[in-house]
Amino acid sequence: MRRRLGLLVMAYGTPYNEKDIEPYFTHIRHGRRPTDEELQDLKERYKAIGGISPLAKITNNQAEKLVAHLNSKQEEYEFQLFIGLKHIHPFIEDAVQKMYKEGIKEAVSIVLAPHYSTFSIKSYNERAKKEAEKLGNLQISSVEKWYDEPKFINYWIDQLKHIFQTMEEDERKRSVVIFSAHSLPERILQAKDPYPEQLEETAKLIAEGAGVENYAIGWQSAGNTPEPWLGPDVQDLTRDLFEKHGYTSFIYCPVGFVADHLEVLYDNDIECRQVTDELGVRYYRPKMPNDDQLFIEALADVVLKTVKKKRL
Ligand SMILES: CC1=C(CCC(=O)O)c2cc3nc(cc4[nH]c(cc5[nH]c(cc1n2)c(C)c5CCC(=O)O)c(CCC(=O)O)c4C)C(CCC(=O)O)=C3C
Ligand SMILES: [Fe+2]
Repeated sequence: MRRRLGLLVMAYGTPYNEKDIEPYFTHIRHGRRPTDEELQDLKERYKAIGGISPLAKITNNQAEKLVAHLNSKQEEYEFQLFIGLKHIHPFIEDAVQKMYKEGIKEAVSIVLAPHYSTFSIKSYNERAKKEAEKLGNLQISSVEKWYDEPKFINYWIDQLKHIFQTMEEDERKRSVVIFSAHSLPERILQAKDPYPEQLEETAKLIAEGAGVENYAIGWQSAGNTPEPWLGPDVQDLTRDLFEKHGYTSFIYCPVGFVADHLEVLYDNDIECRQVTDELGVRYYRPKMPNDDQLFIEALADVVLKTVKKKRL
């Protein structure tokens, strides 16, 4: 008999249709409604990537492939999947309640974001655990981070090698890779948040593995608030690298994300591309992990490691 374990897969969430954009944005803002102008701006960005984001479907595919892979890879446990989202239904709390109702006593949780921050992974895990404690008799063991998981790193190494293979030697020498993640308010640094260091480590491991000669780290998609956010922003960084080094090809690796969604399809593919077009240099953006097999295996590896470590 296999032991039944809950598998709580958590992700950011995205509006399912245009009407969802306002409550979704309000939720991101902790209940403060955005101004009409801010809302319009967001609606236009979704329009620019085709109306709605492909993220909802990708998150489901990732989660379903992960649970199928986990159940075929070993025979000790039967994982049962629950999806919980941060900013839209099914919310994290909904998923935990569902686990409870289905009689799950032990579960592993994983966030579909590689780098640990109080703003990201920590807040997801806290919400899940708080709900579980409220209900009682449900233990959730969380994967805390997986920014250096070997198959995750290998996924990006493969993508970069693939791009380098399409280049002549001269173009490769004059190219630069920009590794990025979602910017966060600078005040995370005072709390010794490991987020920036983990991004650096991800970048270093990928760069070494793919034989990257030139790379830089940048931040993207910063919020529009008065407080300072982590920089340099990827657009400014692009101009700066061009001026200082004259690179002719820019390869954007938004390794802080794992799917095709607004932050990549708009902030990289439209906004960064505007800058490279203006500078007359080449734009590359490797494909995102989505439900790629190697990436799913990376997630499965880290889930099973957590199961062993917590002796579930
Ligand atoms: C750390 C982090 C991740 C990565 C880790 C993780 O995945 O958890 C992430 C991912 C994502 N963020 C996303 C979408 C948005 N994030 C916003 C705004 C914000 N994100 C923040 C943080 C993060 N966000 C913060 C601190 C704000 C500012 C809040 C404020 O205003 O004070 C806004 C509001 C408008 C704007 O500012 O763009 C939107 C629409 C989508 C879905 C895209 C789609 O639908 O395809 C995804 C995957
Ligand atoms: Fe966000």
